[in-house]
Amino acid sequence: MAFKVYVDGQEGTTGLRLFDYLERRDDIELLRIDSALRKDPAERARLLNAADVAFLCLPDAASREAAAMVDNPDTCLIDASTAFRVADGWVYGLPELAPGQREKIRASKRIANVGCHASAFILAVRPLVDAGLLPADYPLTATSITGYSGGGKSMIADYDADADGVLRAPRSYALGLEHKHLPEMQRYVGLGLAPVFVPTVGPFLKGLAVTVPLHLSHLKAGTGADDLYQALRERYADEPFVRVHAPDDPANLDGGFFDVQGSNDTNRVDLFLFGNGERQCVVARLDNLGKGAAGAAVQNMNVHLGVDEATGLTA
Ligand SMILES: NC(=O)C1=CN([C@@H]2O[C@H](COP(=O)(O)OP(=O)(O)OC[C@H]3O[C@@H](n4cnc5c(N)ncnc54)[C@H](OP(=O)(O)O)[C@@H]3O)[C@@H](O)[C@H]2O)C=CC1
Ligand SMILES: CC(=O)N[C@@H](CCC(=O)OP(=O)(O)O)C(=O)O
Repeated sequence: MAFKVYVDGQEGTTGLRLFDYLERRDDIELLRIDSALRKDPAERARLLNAADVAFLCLPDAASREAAAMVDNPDTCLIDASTAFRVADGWVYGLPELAPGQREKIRASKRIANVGCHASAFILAVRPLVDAGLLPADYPLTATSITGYSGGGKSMIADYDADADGVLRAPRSYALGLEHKHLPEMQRYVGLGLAPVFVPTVGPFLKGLAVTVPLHLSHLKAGTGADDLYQALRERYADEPFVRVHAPDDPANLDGGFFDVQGSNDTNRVDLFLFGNGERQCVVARLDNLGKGAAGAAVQNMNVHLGVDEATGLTA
């Protein structure tokens, strides 16, 4: 029998991408809301409670509202917003976070899908802390470059309407240094200090790369670039959606430049190390609409339902 799946926010950027993934599957029966009723609380509540899995692809406030509408104990919610990522009673939807995370996702009916910048940051940094190479009280900084689909329908409309090319230059934002992903970054790496995090949005649809600079002299005594590489490799050796690239691979750069769009249309995270004997940076690259949003949501659903985790996804 097919699993009943509902997407609340089916006409948004993440919702549409989820539909692309789900429509192709024959183990899923999609419950669709009439477009004219897509903000009708009674109709949304009916479909939310009829679903085995309901995805919330909504702004934070609407996600909170939707979660409060669910009284069917068998409905599993997978929320794409920031509302519940560090909330009690919710499991963080990053299967690769640490050993045991898949079991938590399988057992919980409340799964908070990752933030796009946050998931890249966490996957780059957490293994280095777990291996004892990076002290948890290191004052980390991180930058991110992202495509404009990360800003949802309204930002996509702004770029589509940019006939004069005003938005052609990259734009840094969240310069109050309080980006909404900081709590999950700090919590799920186990950092003493929130990172100083500066994201930049560029004039391309999708693709994201977080860069985390490190001074080797401030890591565990004697740590070299190869130790960082080995820690990442060992941690992700059996992960189908994480690829750790050898530091000396010439394919990592194209004429000296990094391709932020190189993981697009996959559910993969690519990890790289660049630098020298004194300073290194770890770079994590993903498709913000794939592993950063809809792909991750499908992966979480697969893990929760106990079907092959890679079903419908491209590594
Ligand atoms: N885009 C991305 O890369 C990522 C997004 N996210 C998160 O996913 C969530 C969705 O983002 P995104 O798809 O980009 O946003 P969009 O703005 O593209 O889509 C949001 C959708 O929610 C609908 N909506 C708003 N309020 C309600 C309501 N009260 N009831 C029902 N539907 C409602 C909107 O309706 P309408 O069609 O009328 O506008 C719209 O279709 C957000 O919380 C976002 O932060 C997470 C990771 C990455
Ligand atoms: C370009 C842009 O604005 N990107 C969004 C990130 C999108 C995202 O990850 O949203 P969630 O936090 O809901 O996961 C931002 O940085 O706020």
